[in-house]
Amino acid sequence: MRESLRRVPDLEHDGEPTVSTYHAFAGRLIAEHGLRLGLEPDLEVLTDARRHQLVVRMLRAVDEPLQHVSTHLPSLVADVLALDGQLSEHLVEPEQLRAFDRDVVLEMQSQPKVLKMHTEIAGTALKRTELSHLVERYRAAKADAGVMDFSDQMAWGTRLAQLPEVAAELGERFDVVLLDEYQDTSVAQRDLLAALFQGRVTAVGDPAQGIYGWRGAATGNLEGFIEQFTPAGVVRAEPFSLAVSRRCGHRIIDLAGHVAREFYAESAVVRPLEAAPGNPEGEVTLSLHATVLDEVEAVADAVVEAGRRHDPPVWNEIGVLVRTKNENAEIVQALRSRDVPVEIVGLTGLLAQPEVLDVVSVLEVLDDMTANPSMLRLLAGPRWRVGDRDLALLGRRARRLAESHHTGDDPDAGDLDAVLAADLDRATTGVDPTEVVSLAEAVADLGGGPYSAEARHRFADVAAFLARLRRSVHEPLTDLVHRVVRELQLDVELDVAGIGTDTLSLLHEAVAGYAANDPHASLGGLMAYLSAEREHADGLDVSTPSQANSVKVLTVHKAKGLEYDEVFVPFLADGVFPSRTARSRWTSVASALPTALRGDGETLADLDDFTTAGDKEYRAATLRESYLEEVRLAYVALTRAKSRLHLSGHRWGRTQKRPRDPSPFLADAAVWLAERGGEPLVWAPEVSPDETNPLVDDVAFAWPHAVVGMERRRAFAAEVRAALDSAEPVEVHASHAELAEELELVLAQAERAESTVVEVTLPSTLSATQTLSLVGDEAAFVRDLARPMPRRPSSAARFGTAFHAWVEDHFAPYAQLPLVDPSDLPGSGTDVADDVELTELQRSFEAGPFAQRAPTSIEEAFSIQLGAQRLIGRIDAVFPATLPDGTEGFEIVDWKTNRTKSADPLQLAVYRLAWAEQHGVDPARVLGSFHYVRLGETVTYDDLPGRDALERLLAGER
Ligand SMILES: Nc1ncnc2c1ncn2[C@@H]1O[C@H](COP(=O)(O)OP(=O)(O)OP(=O)(O)O)[C@@H](O)[C@H]1O
Repeated sequence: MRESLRRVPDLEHDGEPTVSTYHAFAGRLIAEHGLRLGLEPDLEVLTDARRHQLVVRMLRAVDEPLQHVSTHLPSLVADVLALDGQLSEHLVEPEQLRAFDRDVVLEMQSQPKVLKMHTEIAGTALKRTELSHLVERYRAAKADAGVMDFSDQMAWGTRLAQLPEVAAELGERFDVVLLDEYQDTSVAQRDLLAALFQGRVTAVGDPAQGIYGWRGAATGNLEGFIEQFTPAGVVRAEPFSLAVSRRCGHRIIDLAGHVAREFYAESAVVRPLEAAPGNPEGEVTLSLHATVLDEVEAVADAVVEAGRRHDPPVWNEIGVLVRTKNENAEIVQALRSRDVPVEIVGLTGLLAQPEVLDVVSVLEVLDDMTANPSMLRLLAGPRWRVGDRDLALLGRRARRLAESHHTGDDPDAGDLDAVLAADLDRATTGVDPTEVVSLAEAVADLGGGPYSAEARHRFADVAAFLARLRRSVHEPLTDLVHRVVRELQLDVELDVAGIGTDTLSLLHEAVAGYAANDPHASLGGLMAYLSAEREHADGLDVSTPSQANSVKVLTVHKAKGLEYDEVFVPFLADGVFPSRTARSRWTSVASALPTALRGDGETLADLDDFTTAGDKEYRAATLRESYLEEVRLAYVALTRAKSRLHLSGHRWGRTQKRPRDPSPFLADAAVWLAERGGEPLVWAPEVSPDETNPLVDDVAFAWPHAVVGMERRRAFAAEVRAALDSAEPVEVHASHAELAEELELVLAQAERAESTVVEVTLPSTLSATQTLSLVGDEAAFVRDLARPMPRRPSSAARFGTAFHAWVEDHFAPYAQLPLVDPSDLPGSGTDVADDVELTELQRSFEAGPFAQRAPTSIEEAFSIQLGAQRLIGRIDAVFPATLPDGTEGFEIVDWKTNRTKSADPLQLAVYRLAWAEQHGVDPARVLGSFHYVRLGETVTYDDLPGRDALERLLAGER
């Protein structure tokens, strides 16, 4: 789109088009205009973990009894968060919701015959009312903490957009506005856009591809677009529709239309597409396998065949589209084992890869001591494999430590009375220790529990591992990630297992990408980004597949808008794709916003009739809505293919006790194919009732892969030991000798890294001040380089700056460049005492010898190479001067505001040489002077060292 926009002639003059996601656009509105609503421009967006913490803390502070809501803390937290999010997305105030629910309760109570269903609906409404109060408290807590979550960002963006001054400002900024994927916008997004861009906006969308209903997309937005975006009194625009697909082969688009026929039958606005005449015929294959394992193998084989249709193989025209990210790990492994290059598109998919999860878990523990699930993953994972019993003991220890933080007790006081007292205390004070329990803390402070000896050993190893990494958390993020990978020995692990490290490279890339976009990139920020991505899958991460020649594995959601020559859609089994979960119904789920209050309520099913039949109808209608969304998702998947489409499914999943039914999409496709005289490649017979899942006894865990590797490694270690034990001299092969040399180097490097001696490289460019310190006290200078310390802002320095600025202003008429107003410079914030002093200094300067002289140049920048060193700086002033021999020359002057005549002439020597060489003047014809303004004295040097002497000095020869 950026390319096409550039080709519009008028746009050339108006610079780059702004391209942004809807969320990022709302974020920008807040950054630029948030203050109008009292919002800080740099409000932090909460991570999932912190949202939960905030709600838990808020709930703890509630002291009145809660009568209706769940008392199960995790459910209650989830409910508060869900309701808060929906209220924001649909721009409904809690009070509006309560008014609605009051009416619902009254209506239920006044039914002629109160059925169980009525009591339930009223109960849900009461519960929702109570929840809405908790939502308000949570909102207050967010405001207090100066944070927001994603739904707030959208809601506040919308409120800002509705302010006339904001609309006016943005109206001026953008003449043309294009909205893409408009069918996936939510109510808040729609209102935000409509408030800003009415009357000069074009939206593009395909209702057959509306797949974000679950995330709050309002299905009616596209149909309502013209009405909502036409200002009063303006002629309504006409919609254009697309009749042909220029992408898909004839058979492919025909099949897609057939699979989505139920959607098209209900849509008033769109008709099924046809292939454009020039498109290829298109090929479709279908397979139904007995087990998911068979399917994975068959798909991987077919991908190999597809890639090898070309010589050399073309992999990047192949897309494997899955319904959820959870399924891609096996496909990826199967492809890799066939040496097929694979790219997992999208952070979410990447984050589901086991090796990436390991790295992210470590980062999470480094960032947050209480990231217990991650810690557990590490402890129970392939590297440390701590058993259940020891983990339970560790958990108890962590709880004990957490309690001792509250009670101040000694966590090591082992006697039973103390433990009992602590338990009682916990029970009576109602302190919920879950918030602060930290397995990471317990690992570092094991106490005297009856752990197995081996577990103690491993815990100590984990603790040392984390301690080592903690020392590096302030390193640049990419370095930190490298270090974690190395410490986990994942690179070795993956290599041994023959897997390759390309997923880790993708993780590195993702982290580097994050760090490049955020100047303040910190570990905490990275974790927030990853967690937001996991939660709002496909929302923030706008990553697109690379051009690399690799097969792309991605979710259907992620594949939106993309296309491949050949597309595989595996795992078409009922319950997987389509997924069979219905959207929550407001009549039975308190955290669901009632349909009537939703901004898109009119387009959704609702309970209209409070009878058993009405309820049944409503249930069926919501299930159908969710199903139709799956149909649209299938349509998106199928229409990504240009010339070949391969659909497959299986009967037996990994762990199911009962076989799965084939997906209706696969069944539809089979009928469609049969009608055209075609046949599936494989169609596994139906499973008879007495068969059991052949995979259940054969559950292989995707991770650790390392078992094979471990065996190889152990065998190798045994050989080494045997060789060491044997008396015979070991013969070293030439290539090994080379390897040994390299190892020596690596070891030396590692030792250097461990050592307390830090090697610093002299920067290739030095300022004059640095030069002076280098020559003056080399040790101190090097120490400072190794460990730069922030400098305390000194009033003397500020004062000096202020004075320099003033002098510069004094000589302004002689300057070639427009000068800066002294009040714009740092240091203008001097206090009154400084001001008085400054005035005195100015007087003294004006009375001195230079005030009335006309300078040749002032504040001239220079750069000079002296030996290996480049020096840079700025020369206060240069005046024409009479030299001691009576001839005319120049005088370099540096203003000093100190009270003693202590300046080092070396500075003048560098300035003199630099200036002379810069202007082609013989240095011997240039004097150097310090003018001590305060003292009214000038010290002039006519014997300053020249280039040779300076180079020797800098090289350390004294
Ligand atoms: N006028 C045209 N002539 C030839 N090819 C075209 C034309 N317009 C689009 N195409 C090709 O058709 C394919 C689909 O185009 P594009 O991605 O713009 O469609 P789309 O409507 O955004 O698709 P979707 O919403 O399904 O992702 C692309 O390969 C594009 O190059």
